[in-house]
Amino acid sequence: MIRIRDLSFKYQGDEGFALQNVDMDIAKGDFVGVIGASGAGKSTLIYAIGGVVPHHYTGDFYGSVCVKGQDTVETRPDELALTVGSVFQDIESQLTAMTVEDEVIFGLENYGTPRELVAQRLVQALEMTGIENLRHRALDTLSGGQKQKVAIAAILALQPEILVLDEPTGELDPRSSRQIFELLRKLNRDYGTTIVVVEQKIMLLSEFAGRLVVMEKGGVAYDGGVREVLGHSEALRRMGINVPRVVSLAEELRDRGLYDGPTPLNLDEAEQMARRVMGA
Ligand SMILES: Nc1ncnc2c1ncn2[C@@H]1O[C@H](COP(=O)(O)OP(=O)(O)OP(=O)(O)O)[C@@H](O)[C@H]1O
Repeated sequence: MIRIRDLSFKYQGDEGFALQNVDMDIAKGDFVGVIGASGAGKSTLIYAIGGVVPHHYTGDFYGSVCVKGQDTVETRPDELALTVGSVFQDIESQLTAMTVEDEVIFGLENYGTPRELVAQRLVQALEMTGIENLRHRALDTLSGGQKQKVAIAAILALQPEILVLDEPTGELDPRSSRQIFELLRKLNRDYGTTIVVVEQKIMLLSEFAGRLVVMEKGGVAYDGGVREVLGHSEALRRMGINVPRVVSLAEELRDRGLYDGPTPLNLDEAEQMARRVMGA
């Protein structure tokens, strides 16, 4: 579905490379979480999958990115956007209309969606993101979190096969953050939508993603199953990644020969670990 080969990218005017020799294959229906310290290249990776790099942000681009067989350098960004829906970190720059309704139908109308279908997709997208009550509100009266949901609804309305999101819960409280991830899971499970999401909240991400990619200095440091990757907690911490305490505790206990079970990813599993360690 997404095939990245030896991708390196340097933004125009920058000294160093934001991405260096990245190789990655993402299959249809994958749910991939991307983590890494600030400046590791996470946003640039998201931009590269959506074609924002090198079409919007220009620079030196080496290697290739193919999305559903389309080479992103050769494909027009608006054409690519029908396959890849992107939700960026800077929500303000992504929202262009006056009201929520206009924002959600803007993209649909741009792509010449028939009228009846526009109405249907609008209602569906608002419902999925839980913002039906905001339909007629002016965007400038909304909170950051509400705007984030509008940006996601506008992308969902286009029903892309791939969704890439850059810290979609950045402005959201824990409850809304979980709702967004539950929505992503629903899209992934019910419609086979491929999800690539950059997220700082590692425990939340671990609960929903099937695979974790760790970026470091523009390259891929780890790429694998969630437990396997989080098992490298000491190395992740050295990279400046905020590894959940319970994850590193498991590693410390393992190092001391006190625990040989799986890395706990939630409270229930942490409890099981504690019981095992105490022999209860
Ligand atoms: N629009 C841009 N123009 C020039 N340089 C950029 C731009 N965006 C990012 N960079 C540079 O590219 C490198 C990688 O940045 P990127 O934003 O991809 O990292 P990140 O892991 O997403 O970081 P953060 O967690 O802080 O968002 C950094 O050195 C950054 O300064």
